[in-house]
Amino acid sequence: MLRFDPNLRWLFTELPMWDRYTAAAQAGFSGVEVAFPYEYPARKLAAHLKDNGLTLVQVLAPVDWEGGSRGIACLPEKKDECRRSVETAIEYALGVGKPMVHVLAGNLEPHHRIDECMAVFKENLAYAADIAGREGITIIIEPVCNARFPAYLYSRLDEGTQIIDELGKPNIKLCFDTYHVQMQEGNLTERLRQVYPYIGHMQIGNTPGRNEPGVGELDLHWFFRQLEKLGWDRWIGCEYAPSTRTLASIGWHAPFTTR
Ligand SMILES: O=C(O)[C@H](O)C(=O)CO
Ligand SMILES: [Mg+2]
Repeated sequence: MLRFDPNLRWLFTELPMWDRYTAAAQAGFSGVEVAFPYEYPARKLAAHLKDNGLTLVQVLAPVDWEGGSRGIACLPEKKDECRRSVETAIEYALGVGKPMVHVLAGNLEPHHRIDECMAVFKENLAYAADIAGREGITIIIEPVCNARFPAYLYSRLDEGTQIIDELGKPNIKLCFDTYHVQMQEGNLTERLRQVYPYIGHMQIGNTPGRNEPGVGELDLHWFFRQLEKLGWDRWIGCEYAPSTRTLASIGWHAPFTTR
């Protein structure tokens, strides 16, 4: 059986953020992931999670997403800010059950040099992994497709695995997002098998519209059966735009779900 958790930036968006947690629990999920939960004090959110029987699976280290930022960890001019962001995320994570912390690399601007930015990203990840590791927290990195993130530092799984190999920190893991992998590289199941030991988190979305399983060109049900065969027993984040109302879009998960 597989465990799915809705990403509350994508699902249940019909509701105010606070109510999305309860709606997810009422829909049968026992975990959620949230990009930026920092609007609520950790203690308040921890109580809300407990009241709803929810595990918080993953958060992003804070960045000014609404202002257009897609991360700062690779930006040489933002090293201090990045460290503060990582420290904030880890301190918050400690208060809400130690979710994984995704550290976004960021978008390159014309004046940036890719080799310098990659070096800064690795330096910041090593810093994040060391302080997270002392607390038993996993740091997540995620290659994202050029179609959605044209200026992002990296887009391919191999770039992610190379970073992980070079840093040699056991608590840095890859997020395998079916939407991004298929859009960027194709050959989804083979790529899954190739990088499987590096994966710490899984996210799903169908291509090309980034909708739910059953809407789009990927047979995600078949993909889920491959995950079961591989023995995947961690969370799978639902990070897709429902093609209809959220509750009408989630029927697909029932045959695979365990609480
Ligand atoms: O957009 C995605 O796929 C990521 O998971 C994310 O959280 C922001 O890059
Ligand atoms: Mg993703």
